This record gives sequence, C-alpha cells and structure tokens, in this order.
Amino acid sequence: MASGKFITFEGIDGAGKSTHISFVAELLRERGLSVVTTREPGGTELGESLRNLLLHQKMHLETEALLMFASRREHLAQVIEPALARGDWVISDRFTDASFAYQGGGRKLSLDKLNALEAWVHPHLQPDLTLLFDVPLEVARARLDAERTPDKFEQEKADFFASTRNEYLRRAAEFPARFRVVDSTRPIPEIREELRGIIAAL
Ligand SMILES: Nc1ncnc2c1ncn2[C@@H]1O[C@H](COP(=O)(O)OP(=O)(O)O)[C@@H](O)[C@H]1O
Ligand SMILES: Cc1cn([C@H]2C[C@H](O)[C@@H](COP(=O)(O)OP(=O)(O)O)O2)c(=O)[nH]c1=O
Repeated sequence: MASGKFITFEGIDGAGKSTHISFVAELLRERGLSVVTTREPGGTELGESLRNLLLHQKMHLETEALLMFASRREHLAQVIEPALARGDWVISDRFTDASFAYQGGGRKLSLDKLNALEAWVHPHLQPDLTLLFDVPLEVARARLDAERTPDKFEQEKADFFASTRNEYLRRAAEFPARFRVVDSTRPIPEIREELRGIIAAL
C-alpha cells in the first residue's frame, strides 16, 4: 500500500487557506485516498482547550510558544502519526511553520528556541507539502473585516502581519522542496486550478 502524505496549509489570517482545505481533501478522496483533515492549534480534545486559551488569553510570548508545541505534541501522538502509520493522508490547517511565522516573525521569539522546540517535538517528521497562501496584508485585512470578530492574533497590527508574512516567505525560500507559494489574491477558481496541478504532481 502506498504510504500517506502529510500536507499543511499556511498563511496569514485572511489569506484564504480554510477556503481551500475541503477542496483539496475532496481531490484526494476522488483518487480513492483516505484523508484526515485537522487543525492547529487544536485537533485533539486537549488541543482544542489549549486553542481556546491561546486565541483569547494574553500570556507571555514563551508560554504561547510552549503551548503551541504542547498542543502539537498531543496532535502528533493522537492524530497525525497514527493516521500516517495507517497509510492515510493528513491535511492540517497550520503546523510548525505557523509557530516560526507568528511567534518567531510576528512576536520575535528567537528562531533558536523555535528550532529547539521543533527538534524536541518532531525531530524526524516534516510535511511532504506545505501550501503557503500568500496575500498582501491589506487584502487579508479586508477579507477578515468583512467576515468575523477578530481573535487575539487577528487584532494584531499591520507590522505584526508584515513580519509574519516575511517569515513565511523566508521559510518557503529556505525549504523550496516542500513549499508551494500560492498567490491567493487571484479568484478562487483560478487558485483551485493551480491546486489541482500541485496535487496531481504529488
Ligand atoms: N481568492 C479569494 N478571493 C476572494 N475572497 C476570498 C478568497 N479566498 C478566500 N476569500 C474569502 O476571504 C475570507 C477569509 O478566508 P479564509 O479561507 O477563512 O482565510 P484563512 O483561513 O486563511 O484565515 C473568507 O470570507 C473567504 O470567503
Ligand atoms: C499553529 C499556530 C497558530 N497560530 C495562530 C495563527 C492564527 O492567528 C491562530 C489560529 O489559527 P487559524 O485556525 O488559522 O484561525 P481561524 O480559525 O481564525 O482561521 O493561531 C500561531 O500563532 N502559532 C502556531 O503555531
């Protein structure tokens, strides 16, 4: 049996990643693959409790980073690793790149500390494919304003998201084999066509 692959969706808030997750999951299911969709922070009962704290409570930057990785540890143990071991495909709405982008880029936690946490929590696992939905801040902000009540992260200022986006793009350049940067300013059907091509090539 072919082994499953691990796909992560990333981007600043409002970039449009959630819009495309069910589409990509469906593309894979059409090929007869078994697909698990999940998200971070969250994905487990404990992770969803941590998500609630992380999205709504102020806390020290390092506490925030540690809780993101605590949620991830549980998620890997309970959901991601068992699914991949069964041969399922896993699609996660965010993973460790988000910690580098938000806690590292946005909040300026040292990348050394983030590298140490990553080496602790998943020394041997990386996504097979990371789709980075990229838009300028103004576009993301306009999409969010039209839509929802902002959580703790979504209330951050423009320079926070500029740094977050830059860190995502820096990582995409550092790991070109696993990243695909998707220009998410385009209309949804055009983005879907590109995603269809990327998935077909996997
Ligand atoms: N390519 C696009 N063009 C126009 N609007 C979009 C596009 N992609 C997403 N949106 C809209 O932007 C909003 C935020 O999208 P969402 O997928 O929830 O973003 P994210 O998950 O990245 O925060 C939603 O209202 C969605 O319908
Ligand atoms: C996984 C992860 C998410 N986050 C942030 C990014 C998002 O603002 C927030 C929740 O992500 P997300 O699920 O994208 O939010 P929404 O449901 O509103 O689209 O958590 C981090 O700061 N670090 C992380 O490691």
